[in-house]
Amino acid sequence: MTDPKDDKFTEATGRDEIADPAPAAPPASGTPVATPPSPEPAGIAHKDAPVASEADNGGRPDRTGKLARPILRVEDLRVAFDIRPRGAWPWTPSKKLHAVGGISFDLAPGESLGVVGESGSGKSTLARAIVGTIASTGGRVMFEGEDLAAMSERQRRAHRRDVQMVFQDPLAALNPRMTVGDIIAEPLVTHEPKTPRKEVRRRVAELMERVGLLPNLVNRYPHEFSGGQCQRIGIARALILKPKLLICDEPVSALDVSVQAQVVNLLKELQRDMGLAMIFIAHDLSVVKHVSDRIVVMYLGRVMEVARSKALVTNPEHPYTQALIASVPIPDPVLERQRQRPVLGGELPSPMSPPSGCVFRTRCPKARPDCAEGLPPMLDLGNGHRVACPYHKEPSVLDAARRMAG
Ligand SMILES: Nc1ncnc2c1ncn2[C@@H]1O[C@H](COP(=O)(O)OP(=O)(O)OP(=O)(O)O)[C@@H](O)[C@H]1O
Repeated sequence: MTDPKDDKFTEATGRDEIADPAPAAPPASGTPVATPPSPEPAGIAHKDAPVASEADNGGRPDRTGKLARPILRVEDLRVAFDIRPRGAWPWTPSKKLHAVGGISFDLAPGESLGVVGESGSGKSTLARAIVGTIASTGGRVMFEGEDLAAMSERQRRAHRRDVQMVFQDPLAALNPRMTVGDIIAEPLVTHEPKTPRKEVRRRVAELMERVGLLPNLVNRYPHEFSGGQCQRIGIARALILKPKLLICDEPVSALDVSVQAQVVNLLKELQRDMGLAMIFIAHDLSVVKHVSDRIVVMYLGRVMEVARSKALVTNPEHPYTQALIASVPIPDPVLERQRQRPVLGGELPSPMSPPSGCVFRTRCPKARPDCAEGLPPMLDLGNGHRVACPYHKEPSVLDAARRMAG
């Protein structure tokens, strides 16, 4: 298989094939199995070790030839929401919903990090905490070495310029009463009000062209554009301030499949050409792998696995990652019928009462009784590949059933 990031996302189907995860090999006799984690009380958030350090931030030197320092460091980040049942008395105590339960990772300048996971796994909450539109309830977000929570007003303004977002629903994200030109120019006019109008117009036209829109459409309104074109407008708006980090939250999931490929390829080109750091969030691994140097797999607010894209796609270690990969359809109907899939049964548990121990255990084919007792350690498999499962090398119940069946 070629490097997933080198492939062009195919426009014909919008998808491409991801190999079935290799069946887990039974441990050789005498092979030490990772020690089960020590029991911890249920409900304590997962304190992951940083999933990548400066040393494995992609291992790529920056433009000056030095190993890049992280532009973003997320340390044991937690976000909980207070939830009060509808119709409850004002004095009824609220409950906590743990949307992000202790996540850590680094991002190098110019690096592209994919974040995947089912709906409700906390991806958007993570993004909003990094941008600063919601407050964290624990841990830290460090941007260029500065703690977001401790930033002065001036630093916060700079942070709002340097970190921009592209949203899921392109039309809903654009003000219907503004022209495309004004929509794209707005962040520039707000942050740099002294910019001459001629210069604003020049930058808008340049960006429209860069994202594949005809500059002579500058006076049109959003409803006159297709979904894909609206997303291009959203991307141009996000780039006008020349941000250092672009966070794309499900940027193509609301688009037609044929258009998805064009937008994914555009983002990939822009990220590479502008040297942008990028966080690309999606529930679909087949999309994420095309734009990401590394991928973080999230489940119920926790990191299950992190690895370089190719390693994660060709050699997924966590049962959840294996199930995610197996859920990507193969375009060939014969191969699709033949392949065996790890089944991911049941629903995502409520983040208001997550399972004790490993949060994935209630749906995991490799779960053992002791998985309920403590948080799984984040095992380092080398080359920045980390997995939060001490039994990732064990055969699953499903593997055993298949062997018995024949
Ligand atoms: N403002 C909020 N108030 C209360 N709960 C929230 C809020 N925002 C998110 N949540 C809850 O936090 C959990 C994580 O939500 P989040 O949107 O971050 O997940 P996600 O992985 O991005 O899912 P999706 O792909 O559907 O957007 C969900 O249970 C969600 O209902």
